[in-house]
Amino acid sequence: MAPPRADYSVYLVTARSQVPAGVDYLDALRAALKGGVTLVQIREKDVETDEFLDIARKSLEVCDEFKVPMLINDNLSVALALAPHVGLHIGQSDLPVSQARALLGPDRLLGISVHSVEQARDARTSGADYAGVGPIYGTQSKAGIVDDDVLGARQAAQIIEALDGLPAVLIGGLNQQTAARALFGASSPTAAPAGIAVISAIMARKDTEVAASELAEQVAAFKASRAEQSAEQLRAAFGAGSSTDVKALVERSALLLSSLRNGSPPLIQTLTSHVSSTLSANVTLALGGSPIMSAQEAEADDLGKVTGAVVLNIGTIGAESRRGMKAVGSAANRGRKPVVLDPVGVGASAFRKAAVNEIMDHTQITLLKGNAAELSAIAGLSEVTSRGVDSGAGSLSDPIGLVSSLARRERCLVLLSGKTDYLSDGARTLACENGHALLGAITGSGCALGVAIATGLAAANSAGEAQKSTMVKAQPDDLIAGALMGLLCMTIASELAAARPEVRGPGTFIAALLDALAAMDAETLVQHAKVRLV
Ligand SMILES: Cc1ncc(COP(=O)(O)OP(=O)(O)O)c(N)n1
Ligand SMILES: Cc1ncsc1CCOP(=O)(O)O
Repeated sequence: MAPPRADYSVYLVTARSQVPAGVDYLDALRAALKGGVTLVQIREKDVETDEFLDIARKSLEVCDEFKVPMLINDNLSVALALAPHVGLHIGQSDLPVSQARALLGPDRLLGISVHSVEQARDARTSGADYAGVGPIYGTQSKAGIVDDDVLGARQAAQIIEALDGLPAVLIGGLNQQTAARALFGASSPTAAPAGIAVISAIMARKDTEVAASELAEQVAAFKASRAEQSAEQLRAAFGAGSSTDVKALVERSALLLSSLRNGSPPLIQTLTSHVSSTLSANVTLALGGSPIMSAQEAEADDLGKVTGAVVLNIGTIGAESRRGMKAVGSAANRGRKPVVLDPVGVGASAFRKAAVNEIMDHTQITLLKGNAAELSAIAGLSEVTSRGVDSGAGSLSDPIGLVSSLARRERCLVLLSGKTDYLSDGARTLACENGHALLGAITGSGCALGVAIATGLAAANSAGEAQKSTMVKAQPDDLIAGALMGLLCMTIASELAAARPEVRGPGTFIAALLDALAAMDAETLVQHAKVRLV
């Protein structure tokens, strides 16, 4: 006999201490199973073996009623004292998996906690049936977890790939608000979580059955969306489109500009520095978008329902806007709206690095934009240093390699801004030679480029054919064309503005730049674009 084939979709880990007053633990367990829990682990941290065994026996009767497999947390002797279909979950500091497997025999379900790629590689051949991957987010249900332990969905995706087919269950801070984001964020074209494990999202609720059924619904929707996509579609869904016809992509971006001019203006929610706020709002307006500069956590949900795209720019980030960025990023992901991240000066301080990591752990970014120093810092290179919010000494030896590998790692578009701008979706990289040096002479032009790109992505998201299961609605080719639209509008407008006879320096240039942006049309964009595939 082999271990029971488990359904890891909604894995309940129990905690009697979290059951609300007035609710009986066994009734709660029954309700959770009714709601759709597919696997149960009995976790008792502060009881003697006798009491553990007693509660496990009673729990097993309920699980057996629903024909749902049950496991014991950590305590091998309790698992062995129960019926032969009861399994065991152990952690990295418990007995080795191979030893547990030898003592349990081949037929009981055995799970191991995994926190790193290295542990995942070991788990593959250890004899475990599945891995619990976490903590994905912060949690109060397990003592001793500190910020540094939190993996985030992006690291979880790397761990799941390293598990190489061993089923993975996400755990830690998962609930009705975070589960979908974690499931999609921890997926890659070739690997995905088998389910979620939760304590508080079910145990601490009075309406246990509803809580479990809400989670079951989210996991089922996630699984259905993956099943209905072919491998090719999945690759595309992570940003790698198919067209390498640069002329067609430029023409597509010009068409998006026309649709933007002729449709109703998309709301571009911009969380940006107070230095660049006015210029960014004016650039949005000139392109045909409608700016809203709100960083308020309290209105993130309401605005998320009506925004076309979001810009998270950390230029002058503080405690309040940091919370706002988390909430706005989540709302955008839920509504499948594009998110542009502008990690201004990320290499300059540990505070900025932590803020960017936090955003990228909680939000699936659509486009990451940065200069050489910013993208180097995010990629973990030290070729270019930061000088405040600008690039300092050094140069990139392989800008194309940097943008394409970052795009693949983060599953988003990446734009490296500089004398030549590089735009990559991981499969294709475009080099754009447009732009005028006066852009570097005015403050906030880089931030304004971020909102121009967000406006292009918003146009792509509403023009593109809706996809069912990705983090945005636009098709990948539309998405890269939308980003190109914003980039070309800004850089070509800067060339046209600088050539105006009345422009004598940065002051007159700002006015001419806004005029040129407002006058930009599809024909001008196609005529002036200097884009090549590299
Ligand atoms: C499904 C699942 N994944 C991970 C854990 C954590 O187990 P462990 O690391 O042993 O920590 P404790 O639960 O013993 O505190 C789990 N229990 N279940
Ligand atoms: C046991 C455990 N292991 C890692 S996180 C965690 C607790 C999960 O609890 P919750 O679902 O309430 O965050």
